[in-house]
Amino acid sequence: MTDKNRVLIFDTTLRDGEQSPGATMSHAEKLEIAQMLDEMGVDIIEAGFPIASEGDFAAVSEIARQAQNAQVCGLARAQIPDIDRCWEAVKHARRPRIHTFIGTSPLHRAIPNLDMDQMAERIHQTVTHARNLCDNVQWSPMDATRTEHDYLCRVVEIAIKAGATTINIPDTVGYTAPRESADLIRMLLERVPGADEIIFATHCHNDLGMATANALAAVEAGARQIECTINGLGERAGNTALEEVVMAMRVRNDIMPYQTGIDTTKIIGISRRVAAVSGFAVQYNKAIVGKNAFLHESGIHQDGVLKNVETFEIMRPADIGLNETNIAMGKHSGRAALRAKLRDLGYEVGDNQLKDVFVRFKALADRKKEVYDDDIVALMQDSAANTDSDHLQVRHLRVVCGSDGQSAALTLLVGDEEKRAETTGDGPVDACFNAVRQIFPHEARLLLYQVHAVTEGTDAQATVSVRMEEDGRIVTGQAADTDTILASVKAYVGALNRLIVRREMTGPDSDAKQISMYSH
Ligand SMILES: CC(=O)SCCNC(=O)CCNC(=O)[C@H](O)C(C)(C)COP(=O)(O)OP(=O)(O)OC[C@H]1O[C@@H](n2cnc3c(N)ncnc32)[C@H](O)[C@@H]1OP(=O)(O)O
Ligand SMILES: CC(C)C(=O)C(=O)O
Repeated sequence: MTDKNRVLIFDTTLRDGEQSPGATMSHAEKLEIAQMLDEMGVDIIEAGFPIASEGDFAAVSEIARQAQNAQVCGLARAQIPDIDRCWEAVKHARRPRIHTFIGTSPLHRAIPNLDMDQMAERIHQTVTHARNLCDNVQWSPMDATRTEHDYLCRVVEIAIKAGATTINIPDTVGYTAPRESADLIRMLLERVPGADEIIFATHCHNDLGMATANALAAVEAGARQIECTINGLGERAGNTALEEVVMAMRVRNDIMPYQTGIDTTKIIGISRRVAAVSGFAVQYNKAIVGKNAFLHESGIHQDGVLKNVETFEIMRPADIGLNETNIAMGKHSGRAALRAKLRDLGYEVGDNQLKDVFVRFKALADRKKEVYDDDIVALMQDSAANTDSDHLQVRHLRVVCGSDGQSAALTLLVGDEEKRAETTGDGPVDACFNAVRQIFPHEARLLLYQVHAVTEGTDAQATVSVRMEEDGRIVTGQAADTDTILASVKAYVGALNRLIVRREMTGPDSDAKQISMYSH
């Protein structure tokens, strides 16, 4: 293995990942995720888009100050004020990077209304400006995979001559396929003067489900940086998933002899944390980090695994930080066992957090015969999503349901004041949501209401996800409880708490709102 085979991992969970509608993270959550990325060995953290809002600027600046090992990068349009603002945020980092971009395909050139020559000039000016501020500049021709090859070569050459040290080739709309992705990198390496002196990166979206394959194909052709996100979070169908490319290169190192600096045992912990703070649950059959990724249910598979685990497992759970333990958790378990179990499940908790989780764990154990690992994961996600400092908190709920109608009596703590409502509805959940609306009137539209049973059995916990939209802002809430109706109310109230924070961050007329468009 040589340095030539070292692939840099550029994580954009906090920038492109956060652009998923509803995935907005709080300032504290961003700092926490950045620290985890830094500790797991990510080479570059794209921490945000500093000109987008004061909140983004503050998060990028603080992450820049906090990162111990990773380079910290901010995104900037091909505009001088964006680049200056980006530099102001990242300059505190030990190793700052400015990432500037502009759409170069015919469709994207029309957006700022620049012809080919004007755009080429803009690229020259802005990359030169960025390079005068920082010696580590990344440039991206957005929608590169739909850009004419001659023009792509021309603008990449301009960016290299102006001082870009990394050229990222984005498949912005997830349009390419593996062979084409590789051919594009090969073509640029062959045709662009100076291409051998910079690093080519790949940034793939997953609209056709090929992001991981396209990224790996680009690496085989000579790209040495992969842009990716935890759990594949990102715009629309998401980005290349960090855990997928990293584990693919590790497990199939025989045919992909590349190395990364990632400590793969940290994968499951950060995956769960990102799922909790973004509100985007990981699908059960997701590669590497899905709940079923290492489960064997059918008899022939179980028989095979018992005889030789390699029959149906190409990697070990411990490789991604999932440790099998024989600690059975229940109402007689103490703090030491809970801490050990949490560590096995990928959670490192401090003493204060352990105290809080222990109280919730005991309350759950009192209500449930057996507390499974998945129950503890759900409990951790619930405590991350709903805290004692939230503006709205559920105090008391009584629901009557049955063939004679449904009604709810709900008490919420609103700031310092307890408020109560009694309502009816089309079903118990509807009655409860009507009660929340009566206590806390709002215009937010419910986009998604989803219930999952965490484990089997009638005493199983339910996890509920709620997604809501108000005035272009999309927020999510998540909660878990053995009482499905209570979990529903907590998830709904959790989404409203996030909405309250978003209203404070963006104000009623802010430019930073997310625009959601639905074709059906
Ligand atoms: C593929 C990607 O992921 S790109 C990154 C997407 N991320 C984001 O958009 C982050 C959040 N965005 C924002 O907060 C806002 O859009 C801001 C602050 C960046 C800009 O807000 P506004 O100034 O109000 O512009 P608005 O969003 O309405 O339109 C975008 C403007 O940027 C211009 N623009 C877009 N991309 C670029 C670029 N790469 N370089 C130069 N100009 C660009 C557009 O032409 C348009 O300007 P125009 O109206 O003069 O033609
Ligand atoms: C800004 C660029 C890299 C991007 O996110 C994309 O093209 O998808």
